[in-house]
Amino acid sequence: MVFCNIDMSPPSPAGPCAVVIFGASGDLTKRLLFPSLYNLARNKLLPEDFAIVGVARSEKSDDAFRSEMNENIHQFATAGVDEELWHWLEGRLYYLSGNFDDPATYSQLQQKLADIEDKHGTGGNVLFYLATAEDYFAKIVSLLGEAGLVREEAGHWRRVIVEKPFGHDLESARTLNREILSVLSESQTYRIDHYLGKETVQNILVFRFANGLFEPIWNRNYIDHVQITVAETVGVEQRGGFYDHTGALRDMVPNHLFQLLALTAMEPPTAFNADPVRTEKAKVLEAVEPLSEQDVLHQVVRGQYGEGTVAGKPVAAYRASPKVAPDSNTETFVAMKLAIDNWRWAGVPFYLRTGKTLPKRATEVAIQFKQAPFALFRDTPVECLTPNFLVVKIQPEEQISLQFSAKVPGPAVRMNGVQMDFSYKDFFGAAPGTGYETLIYDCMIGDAILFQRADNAEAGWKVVDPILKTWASHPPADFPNYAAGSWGPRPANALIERDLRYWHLYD
Ligand SMILES: NC(=O)C1=CN([C@@H]2O[C@H](COP(=O)(O)OP(=O)(O)OC[C@H]3O[C@@H](n4cnc5c(N)ncnc54)[C@H](OP(=O)(O)O)[C@@H]3O)[C@@H](O)[C@H]2O)C=CC1
Ligand SMILES: O=C1O[C@H](COP(=O)(O)O)[C@@H](O)[C@H](O)[C@H]1O
Repeated sequence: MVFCNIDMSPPSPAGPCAVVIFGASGDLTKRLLFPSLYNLARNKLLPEDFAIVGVARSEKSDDAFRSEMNENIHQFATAGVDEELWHWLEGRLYYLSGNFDDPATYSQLQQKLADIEDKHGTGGNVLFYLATAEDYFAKIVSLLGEAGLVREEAGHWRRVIVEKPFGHDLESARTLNREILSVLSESQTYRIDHYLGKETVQNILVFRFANGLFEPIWNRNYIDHVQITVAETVGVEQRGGFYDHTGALRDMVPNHLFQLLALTAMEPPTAFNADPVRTEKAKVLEAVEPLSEQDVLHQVVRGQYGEGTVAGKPVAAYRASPKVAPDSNTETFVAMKLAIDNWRWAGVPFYLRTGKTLPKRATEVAIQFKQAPFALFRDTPVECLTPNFLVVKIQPEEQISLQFSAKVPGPAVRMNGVQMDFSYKDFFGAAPGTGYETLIYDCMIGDAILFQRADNAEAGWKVVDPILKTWASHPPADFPNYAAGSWGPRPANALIERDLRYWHLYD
């Protein structure tokens, strides 16, 4: 038997660069970006010639920013803090106070970056991270352009990571792409979706295309249907101001759920590179059958949680959350049935659902295979065959499970459902992280494979747009329609059960 050598040498540190974070005092920066940058330093993936500039409105000195980030890292680091390492990173932190709308901010930034380049040898390479509300994305890019800060000259690069949400419908996503691409080239633009930073999500590609076992049966001949669930136990918490004009559909579906769908359903790319992968992802989203108004009313279910109990703790209704309208019609749950109209998937339904305050935190892709014929067991005590499921568990468990039937030991022919599990933790050990590490590192080394291209972002909105339009003209009559701690509104079960199928996760 021949095994190929596996290169276990660690990746090299990124080349010299500075990272500028717009929104440096925000929640994302504190909880996720700084811990990620720290983890990159811990894993020796940051260059020695490195610096970070935080930009936000509040006035503070470099020293005040350093001590604020010092407190944050001790609160949010994913695996303890090595003080010496933190000291190394802290000495590379700078702060600029300024308004995102003000051109003066960008001339000051230019000066600051020049000083930093002299001091830290960052080589003129700059990653701008837009950790701000979406309303600022186009404005910041435009002012960066006017200040000449994103001009790439021989020998140095300038790249921009754009956070989510990328628009709030198809039209606004197209406008945002137009505005951004009037300043930046596509290769400078890194539209982030943090689901692509999750190892288990990336592994879908490897699992499908590096194993001769699964790909031959990964189609309508063998697969009965696919379920994609992103269940959260948390409610809207303190994010009512953002969430109440966003809702579960916009917040989760065109981005995170469609990443899972695209990786599960795409054709093999011609190479493991950014463009071939993103081309196949765009193609499969383009192949999702457009929903008519009738389809939306019949195939898409929305819900909003009322009061209830999650994990034994009482939860107030969504409408009672801070900064949420007391008569809000915003959905906190959505389920839908989609079809992909191509050669591989014709006739295979894709059921998707996501919601807040559900009984269990679980993100998974469950693939149900077609039943074996029953004929052989007709004269045995076996009453029916249970379907085979292949379940890719993304979080909190990071596993792949294959569920199949096995004979129960004994003289009679009886069978039971059993499963084979591969667990990331058991096999590779746990690597605590935020999921942003890979994404930031990839941007530093210029690898866009895990980022959305303009057409990927628009393709997601194209599927969702008819739902937004239909819902706008058909306000929900029954909100709140599920209790916090339940699996969503009843019609979400009817959506799949009328096809004589059942949600895989339902207990
Ligand atoms: N928080 C999270 O968990 C996640 C967030 N995101 C996305 O990340 C982005 C940022 O979110 P989040 O960190 O929660 O937002 P916050 O509201 O917590 O932070 C906003 C930041 O922007 C600064 N800011 C706002 N307006 C201006 C202005 N006019 N001029 C200068 N600075 C300004 C604020 O500075 P100051 O405090 O000084 O006013 C603050 O640093 C959003 O696009 C969000 O959708 C994505 C995934 C998860
Ligand atoms: O982008 C978002 O994602 C989170 C869920 O992310 P996860 O990594 O915890 O699965 C969601 O809670 C939030 O509403 C949304 O904006």
